[in-house]
Amino acid sequence: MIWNFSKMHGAGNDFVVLDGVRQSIDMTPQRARALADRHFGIGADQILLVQAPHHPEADFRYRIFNSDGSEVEHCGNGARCFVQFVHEQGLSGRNPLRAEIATGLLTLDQAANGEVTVDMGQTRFEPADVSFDTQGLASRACAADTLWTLPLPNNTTVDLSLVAISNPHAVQQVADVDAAPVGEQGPLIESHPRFARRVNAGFMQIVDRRTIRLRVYERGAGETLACGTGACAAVVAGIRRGLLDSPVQVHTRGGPLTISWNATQLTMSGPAITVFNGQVDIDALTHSLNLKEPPKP
Ligand SMILES: N[C@H](CCC[C@H](N)C(=O)O)C(=O)O
Repeated sequence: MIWNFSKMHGAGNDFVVLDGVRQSIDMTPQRARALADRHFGIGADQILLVQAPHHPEADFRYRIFNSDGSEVEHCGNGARCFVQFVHEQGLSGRNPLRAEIATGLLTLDQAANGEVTVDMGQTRFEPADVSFDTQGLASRACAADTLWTLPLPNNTTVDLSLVAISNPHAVQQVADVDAAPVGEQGPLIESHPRFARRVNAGFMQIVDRRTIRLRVYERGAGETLACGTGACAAVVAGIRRGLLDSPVQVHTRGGPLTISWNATQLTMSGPAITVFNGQVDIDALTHSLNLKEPPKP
């Protein structure tokens, strides 16, 4: 079966975007893994599938699959690429657009220069909102925020802010993101048993009250060059800790994002770039990936 796709990125967080409106796309975790594979497939951090909406007020629905095949609730950089895709592919000329994601509706507005501003929806801060088991854990207030002290299997502990942007985030403050142990600590936090749905692990360096640097070890994808919901989670955590003032420039390894939060509305602005369009034989791709040796335990 041949699928048309667009290869896109938002600040270096890259996607395969599929039109599930004009073509019949039956997505499975295995197919998502095959598309995302950087050797056997096209290569991407996430797969976005654009479909006709269920919600009467939405223009389109889009579903998000991490490169490990897991389907998730929200993708900030993906939201911007979704708008660019819909406009570029002639699916709709409407602007702003209303997008339906797993947890509700987003409003997305593309400016004449191509930059997209997204109303990112609700933010929540309770451990239950990120499916975090706090039993027996120490915590302390930090201004309006709560920091949870989580022991890790490598005999270190981290102080985490918990933020749900529909998807779950655990944010820690570090002195220098370039020196932060993202490769070692990221997986230990991402798959920690206390996070029942796993978690996106953010490492935030505060530069000044309006500027941070950020790296994120993403749930189901590993470290990405940028994470839109991660940028939102870090800014919200920093504001709640009394360390940041909205709006905040978030410098990621893939480029800058601008995040505003006034405790009721959370918006993110940034780029959405189409790299190329193509066609893929999904059955041939999935078959060739099956020949790959399984990862060593
Ligand atoms: N890895 C995330 C999904 C993609 C989010 C990220 N790429 C963004 O731009 O928000 C999760 O499992 O919740």
